[in-house]
Amino acid sequence: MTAQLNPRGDVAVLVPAAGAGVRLGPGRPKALRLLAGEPLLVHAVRRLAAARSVHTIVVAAPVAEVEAVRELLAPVAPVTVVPGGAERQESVAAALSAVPPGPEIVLVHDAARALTPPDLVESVAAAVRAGRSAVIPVLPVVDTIKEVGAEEVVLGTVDRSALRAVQTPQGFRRSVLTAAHAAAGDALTDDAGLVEKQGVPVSCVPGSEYALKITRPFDLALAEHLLASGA
Ligand SMILES: Nc1ccn([C@@H]2O[C@H](COP(=O)(O)OP(=O)(O)OP(=O)(O)O)[C@@H](O)[C@H]2O)c(=O)n1
Ligand SMILES: C[C@](O)(CO)[C@H](O)COP(=O)(O)O
Repeated sequence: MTAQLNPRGDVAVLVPAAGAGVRLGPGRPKALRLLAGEPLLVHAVRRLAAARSVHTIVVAAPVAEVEAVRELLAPVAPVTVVPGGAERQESVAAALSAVPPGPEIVLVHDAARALTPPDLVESVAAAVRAGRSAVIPVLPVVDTIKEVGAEEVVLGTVDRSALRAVQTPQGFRRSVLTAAHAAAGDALTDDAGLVEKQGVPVSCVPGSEYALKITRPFDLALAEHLLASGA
């Protein structure tokens, strides 16, 4: 049976957490690495469970860690845990297939964005509830962007005014995400990209600096600092 949080909520959140974390360096699967003494996944799920619209959370865990992740999350929130896949897209598809009837809004959220505030979850869900088919949180690009060619020689400067850095949670009408995954070809790491391929418009809402993806060692150190300073 699928575990529920708020029975009146209309949102299911899928949490792909089956990645290795190669860019973070050797160690346990990234979602299980510690941030201020607790696994990244625990931080992420705790914040999702604090969002009042969330009805269901489904985590896609590394295959060898499914039972361990169930035990880890049991005291944090009622969560369903399924085995993930070799690619993020497969992990999301596995989690999507475990969502029970009911929630018509589905969010996909990286376990690696461990400090994402519950308010961001609510703002993405609200935009879908208001009628958008697909919604992504974004931040403006702050650095000058160069296009380079062979041997890292600059070809030109890119106009960044229309560029956005994309975060999660990404929100979808359930039927839209289900259709996009059913039609998916080559694996993409971004669910909005699958939806775009179906010709569905994707809308942006303001993201959050706290929703940074812990990808490299510097990100983990930054997250430690943010938590220590009250995030
Ligand atoms: N086969 C995979 C690959 C990734 N993910 C999840 O997708 C999210 C975003 O992926 P990323 O942060 O890029 O994680 P990794 O793929 O683990 O990172 P790396 O490429 O450095 O190994 C993470 O929560 C990760 O656990 C997943 O569930 N299944
Ligand atoms: C959806 C996503 O978080 C967009 O930033 C995605 O998971 C990024 O993964 P990547 O492997 O770092 O491109």
